[in-house]
Amino acid sequence: MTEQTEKNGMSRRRLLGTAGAAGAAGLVVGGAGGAFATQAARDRPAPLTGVGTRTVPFHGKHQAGIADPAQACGHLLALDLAPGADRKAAAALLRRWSATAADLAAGDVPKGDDTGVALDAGPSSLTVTFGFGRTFFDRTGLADKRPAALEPLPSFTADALDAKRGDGDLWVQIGADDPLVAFHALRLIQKQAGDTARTRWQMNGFNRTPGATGKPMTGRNLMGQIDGTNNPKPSDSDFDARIFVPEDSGDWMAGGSYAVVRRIRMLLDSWDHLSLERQEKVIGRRKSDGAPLSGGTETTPVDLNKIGEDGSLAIAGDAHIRVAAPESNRGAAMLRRAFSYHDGFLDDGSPDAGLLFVAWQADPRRGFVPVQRKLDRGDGLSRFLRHESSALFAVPGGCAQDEYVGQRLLEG
Ligand SMILES: C=CC1=C(C)c2cc3[nH]c(cc4nc(cc5[nH]c(cc1n2)c(C)c5CCC(=O)O)C(CCC(=O)O)=C4C)c(C)c3C=C
Ligand SMILES: [Fe+2]
Repeated sequence: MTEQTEKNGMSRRRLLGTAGAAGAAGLVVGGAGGAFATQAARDRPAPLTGVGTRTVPFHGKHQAGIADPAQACGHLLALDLAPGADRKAAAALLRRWSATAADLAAGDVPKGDDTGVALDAGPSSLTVTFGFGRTFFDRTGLADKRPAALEPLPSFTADALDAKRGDGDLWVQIGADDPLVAFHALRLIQKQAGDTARTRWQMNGFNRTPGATGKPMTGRNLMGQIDGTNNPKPSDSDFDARIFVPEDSGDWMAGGSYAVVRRIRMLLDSWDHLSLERQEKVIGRRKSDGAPLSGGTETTPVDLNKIGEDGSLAIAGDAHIRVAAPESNRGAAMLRRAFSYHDGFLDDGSPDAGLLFVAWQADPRRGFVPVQRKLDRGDGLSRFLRHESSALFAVPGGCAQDEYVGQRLLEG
């Protein structure tokens, strides 16, 4: 997991943020102006919580926003290259985006940013993650570099996909624990796309705010379930092998990962009509604390063979966690790092709400695809879900300070 740092009280990060903010406001930072800004920062009261001061480094062997905890606010954005935008233009865009993302993640104000949107806030665990869709490679003359793992996802019987909200040449995932910080990053990324790329679709999501619960715990989704318990953990010995393309693979995707993005609407009105007992049977876990129905607490390993007092399987044959488990899918696994969404109401009055499901894996043909195939056939939860959009992106490895994301592809 990427290291998260928190700097308390009058931290360096806050000072950086303040100095940068002054710069953005057109003040002269340096000399007397710089001293003034620093003094003003010192005079400010300490923040109420550390949420705003947390940083996730942009640079590293993997991109940020994959193995890091999902933040409270998320924006997912796909763009298509504008007609005539070539490989050189794409490289310049990735260079601009990487520089901006690095500045924002560090709590600095990017050069030329006069928006003022997040002047008062710290970096708030901001991450910006970049990926390439299938079509990117044809448009930039790089078809021979397109990874086999980027082959189109198969269709599933439960799909009700809206093509306008799927796929895309480029993908950006933004996460932050503050909505204005997340919006600020989104705004700059969109502005910097300039004439090179146009937004194809955008989705906005959220998770629980850090500190909202009495103790740190796995988040809940909009069905009320604790969701994320049995995710691969960075401390697992096979975590890297499952989630990242091997660093010694020798190709431009070394250290990268593949993101499957699905907008999955929850049929909440139908779900809410189920009794608590039925809801728990559909998932295979208790709603209150996430404990598996085979017994124990949230983190107790699931016993798929356990027979209950009534002589039937404690975790039903079509329970979501049975059908999705690696044991039922020849070891296939993925890291689920989702955001909830709520986009108002549909014509029939039902909530347009659900999950922006983002699954990370070293190869979707050994992660999402076999698991979703199995879920499509026999998951009790699927009656309450609609997969409304779908996309797959190749997300390159991270970059060093003097590099930009995707450089090995675009200049290799
Ligand atoms: C193709 C993969 C998956 C899709 C699509 C999916 C959708 C989805 N899941 C929930 C709620 C829960 N899922 C849980 C566990 C779980 N889900 C998947 C895969 C997909 N889910 C896996 C691989 C697992 C882990 C299985 C295991 O090994 O035990 C859980 C239980 C808690 C947990 O472990 O996270 C819940 C709850 C929803 C609501 C949803 C679509 C909207
Ligand atoms: Fe699931």
